[in-house]
Amino acid sequence: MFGPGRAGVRSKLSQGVEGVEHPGKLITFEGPDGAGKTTQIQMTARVLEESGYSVVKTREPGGTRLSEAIRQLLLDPCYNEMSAVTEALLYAAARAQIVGEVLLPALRERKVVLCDRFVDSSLAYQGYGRGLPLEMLRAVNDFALNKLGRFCTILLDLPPEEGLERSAGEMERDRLEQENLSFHRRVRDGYLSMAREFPGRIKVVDASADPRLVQEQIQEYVMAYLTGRDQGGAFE
Ligand SMILES: Nc1ncnc2c1ncn2[C@@H]1O[C@H](COP(=O)(O)OP(=O)(O)OP(=O)(O)O)[C@@H](O)[C@H]1O
Ligand SMILES: Cc1cn([C@H]2C[C@H](O)[C@@H](COP(=O)(O)O)O2)c(=O)[nH]c1=O
Repeated sequence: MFGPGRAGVRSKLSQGVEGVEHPGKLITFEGPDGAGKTTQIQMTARVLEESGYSVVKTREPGGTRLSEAIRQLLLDPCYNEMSAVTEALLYAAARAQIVGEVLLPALRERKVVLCDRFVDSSLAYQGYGRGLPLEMLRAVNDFALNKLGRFCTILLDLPPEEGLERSAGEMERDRLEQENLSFHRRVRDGYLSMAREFPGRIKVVDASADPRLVQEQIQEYVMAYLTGRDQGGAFE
């Protein structure tokens, strides 16, 4: 069911996991901190519900009792001793739980699931940001995704300084937001690099525009995916 794989460059560990078909649709929203993911998910959900879709909104890390507890550990600035590998594994653990407890059941029930961040965040932040090997992250996350299958990703692109500025004053910066600007620039560049590599699944939207204009662009991609004009893609 999947498009051409990248067998030549993929880790042996991450090979051989095939996705399963499910009747629902998963749409993930990605981008730098403060890019407008939460705002756009709310707007998208409203439009889809008005059109008769049954929508589930959730977020990563989080979305289940256990994953929200892991989120606390990950984002609390008091854990500044956390190693990059521990961080990557905690994000993957939180993801395994939401996949099993929320995503797969909702997709089997034909729901449209809108997820604030997903596996691309791990590649962008722990891979491009922290410098962990992408192949190891792909292997661990293949395991966490448990044959989830195809999905579509909206990448809200914004210079990190603008995103951090938007969120300034909302709350104390969390452990990841407190990283320096060069970390956040690597994260953004990582996202854009993945979008070039997987244009079938990852759709880039300019997040610097007015929220209504951003939403118009998103709706085009979302409707193309929901009506089958666009197939999305599997995580690879
Ligand atoms: N297109 C936009 N232009 C200007 N401000 C915006 C835009 N979209 C959202 N905002 C504002 O920016 C702030 C961050 O938005 P939002 O919480 O939706 O981003 P986010 O990507 O979910 O952030 P985080 O990654 O920190 O969870 C909010 O104050 C929101 O009102
Ligand atoms: C899923 C995921 C997230 N992160 C980072 C990205 C953000 O800085 C925080 C989550 O906070 P938000 O307010 O919900 O955006 O966690 C990450 O580094 N790796 C991941 O896999």
